[in-house]
Amino acid sequence: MNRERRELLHVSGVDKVFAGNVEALRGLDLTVRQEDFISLLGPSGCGKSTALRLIAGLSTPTSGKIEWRGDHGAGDIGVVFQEPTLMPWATVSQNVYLPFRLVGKSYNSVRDEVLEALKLVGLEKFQNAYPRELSGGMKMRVSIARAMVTRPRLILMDEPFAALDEITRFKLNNDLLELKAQIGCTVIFVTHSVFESVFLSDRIVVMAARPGRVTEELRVDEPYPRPESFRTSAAFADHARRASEALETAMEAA
Ligand SMILES: Nc1ncnc2c1ncn2[C@@H]1O[C@H](COP(=O)(O)OP(=O)(O)OP(=O)(O)O)[C@@H](O)[C@H]1O
Repeated sequence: MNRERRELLHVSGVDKVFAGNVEALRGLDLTVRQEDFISLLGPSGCGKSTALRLIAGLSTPTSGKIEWRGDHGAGDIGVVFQEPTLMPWATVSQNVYLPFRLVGKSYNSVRDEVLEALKLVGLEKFQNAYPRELSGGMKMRVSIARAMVTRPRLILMDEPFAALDEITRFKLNNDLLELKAQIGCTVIFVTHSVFESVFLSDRIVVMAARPGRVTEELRVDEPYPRPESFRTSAAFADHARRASEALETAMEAA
């Protein structure tokens, strides 16, 4: 089914070398298709965040290419980091409004979009609350609402749930899949967690460090929506075993 989806962007032969000859990435190739959910899974230092920053356009490759198919504009990408990075002095709705403010749109002209995004993450009742009044999971929901308020085609997520407790994390995993289905976006998701990558993704890109590189790509050919019972199924255990083995091999290769 993936093979029939249109290509969104293509990463070919991307190297990123930092000062001191740190090879953060060597020869990254990645084809991203519309509505893919791709996880980048690997040990610390294998270049996952570097890959996201390059795709986000926050950094440029030392060599190689990142090419978008079709028109590509500023609103195409939403980014979610591990920390919710909310403005503490601003209300929830003002935080979600930020991407529009940055391009000069007035709040009144985008109020409906802001409220719709808050509704999608289940926080419409908290639009006037301040970040300090919210739990960690709620702050992350605000961060997700802010990333998707402009309806970007691609959402990049860098370990967004790593700092949350397991129950909240599972809940947000479910909600993220539901949200993705509703808005029909593409997601590239960085994680250290085999279980999270299996539950969420249809493709898992396994990476190794020194130099940062892809060692294997696994498919999780399981239909969406994925019910909570998928977590305890034999199929899940089988995918998790394959991903763990690939991760172990990647760590040995480092
Ligand atoms: N701005 C920078 N300057 C120099 N070296 C950097 C810079 N950013 C990243 N690196 C190095 O590049 C390598 C890859 O880093 P990166 O943060 O992409 O890895 P990661 O897989 O995301 O790690 P983690 O899981 O710990 O976040 C590491 O060795 C890191 O120290």
